[in-house]
Amino acid sequence: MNLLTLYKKEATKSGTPVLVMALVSGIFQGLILGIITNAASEGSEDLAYFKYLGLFAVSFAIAILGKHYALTESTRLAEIMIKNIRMRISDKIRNSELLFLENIGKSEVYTLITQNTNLISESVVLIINACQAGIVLVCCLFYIAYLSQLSFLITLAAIFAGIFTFMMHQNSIDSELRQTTIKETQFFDMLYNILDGFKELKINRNKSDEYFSNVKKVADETEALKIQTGFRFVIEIMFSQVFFYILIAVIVFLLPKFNYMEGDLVIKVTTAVLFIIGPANQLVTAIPLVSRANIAVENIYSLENRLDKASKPYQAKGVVPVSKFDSFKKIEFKDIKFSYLDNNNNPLFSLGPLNMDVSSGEIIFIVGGNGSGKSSFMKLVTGLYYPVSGQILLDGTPIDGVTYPAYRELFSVIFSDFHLFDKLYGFVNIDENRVSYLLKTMQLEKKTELIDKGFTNINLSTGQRKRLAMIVAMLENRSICVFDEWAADQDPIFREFFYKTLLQEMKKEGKTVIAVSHDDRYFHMADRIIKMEYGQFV
Ligand SMILES: Nc1ncnc2c1ncn2[C@@H]1O[C@H](COP(=O)(O)OP(=O)(O)OP(=O)(O)O)[C@@H](O)[C@H]1O
Repeated sequence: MNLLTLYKKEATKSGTPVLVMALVSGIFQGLILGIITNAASEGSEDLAYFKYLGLFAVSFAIAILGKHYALTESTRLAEIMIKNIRMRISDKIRNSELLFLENIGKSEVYTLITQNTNLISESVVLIINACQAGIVLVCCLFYIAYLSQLSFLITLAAIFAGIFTFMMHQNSIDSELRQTTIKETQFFDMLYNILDGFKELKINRNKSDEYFSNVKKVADETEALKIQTGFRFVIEIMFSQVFFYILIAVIVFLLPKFNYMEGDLVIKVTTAVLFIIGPANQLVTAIPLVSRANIAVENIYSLENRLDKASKPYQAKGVVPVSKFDSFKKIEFKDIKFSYLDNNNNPLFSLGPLNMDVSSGEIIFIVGGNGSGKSSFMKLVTGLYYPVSGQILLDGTPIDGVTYPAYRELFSVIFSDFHLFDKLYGFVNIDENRVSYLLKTMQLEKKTELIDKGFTNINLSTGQRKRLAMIVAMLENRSICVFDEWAADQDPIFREFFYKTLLQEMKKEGKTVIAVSHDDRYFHMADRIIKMEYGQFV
């Protein structure tokens, strides 16, 4: 996986014009060398003076315009490719699987996408610039060959020696860059935890200091790795400089000494060698960028590959239209089994075999101790996790890879780690009177209001946020409502309101409610209570 693969996969339009213009610009920049060396030796005569001035002006204009085109177009091409990758991966993330995302970690995904795509976008222009420099270098080599074959061979030998030393280092550089990326991702992950765990760290100095010393350790390791790879690149840059100065010394001091070259020719060849130092440096400094960009491409495609693999077994070929499961009479969970696995595929926690029927309009409470598997079961019920064996039947229709997306649309959910979006995304017609009524019922009318589908304020207390999430769930008006310990953060009045009023109203409207609850005071409000222990119904 490298930049070329990226170009082949992502480019929406051909990069040939960019390369052609870089080539033309490079050739004309090379021609400038011939023009100035000849002008310097013959240019005092009037005719020659104007001839070379004219040639110089034309070549310069073509070189500059060509370069401008190549750089602006490559910027455009690169940014289009980056946007496409970002959008595609974001799309794959939203279509991937919950279990995969829970295991991979949010910050890792986030860092991989932002850091690596930024790196590619920053590198592309510099790499195109270096390609143009490479063409200048080749043109200058031809010019040197035209002046003196011996100097050409010596220059070529010096360039090959440079390329050879670079190749010798390349494998270790690549592996060091990979390690650096892993360490850096770990470092960003730790920074993310500082933000996420700010309160816990702020209140406990010892915890904060020990965590920070761990951050420092990872930062030190990252620094050491980055310095190590940085040094390798510095050595390459230094080598290229040394090669060129030795080359000049050979041309200026050694060749005339043994009468291989003399006078005017020495000046012309030396000028040519001096002229290629700039482009050669641009080439050498682009090498680290190419290596880093190649690793970035590798990281992005590897993440994409993992996303594809994670969702492949469940991908629907022809998704059943959502409306197909608008309502139901009975859902059967038959011998459902599920396990969380460790890296060696050994089960960490297993659920099942679980058997349960849910009839339309029922209120079911799932109860049980911490870690008994209630939330995991709710994720299975809602189709966010897939059973490893067993079946879910909806009015006799087995739910499988094709029908899962439509099945999920039956549910409105509020999990304990729910996310509150600032807007009512996905709603077509919003009954504003109903929203006002619900905001009043949930005592939120003074805290927030709905304007243009968006809530004016979502900085609310935990209980208030859950009440706002409840409003969204009610507006969604789905057949089944799944609540995971919704009442846990509510005051006694709202808790009672939830069990005695809200759930009963939902039942009256024909909705089915499956709720995880620890409130044994209200267990009698359920039609059925299912208790879980160690991943089993008891
Ligand atoms: N993503 C995961 N990977 C591995 N194990 C997990 C994962 N999520 C949960 N578990 C494990 O599965 C078990 C059941 O967790 P679950 O959250 O379903 O319990 P729960 O009954 O909802 O608990 P609580 O009442 O505390 O919310 C726990 O032992 C937990 O450690």
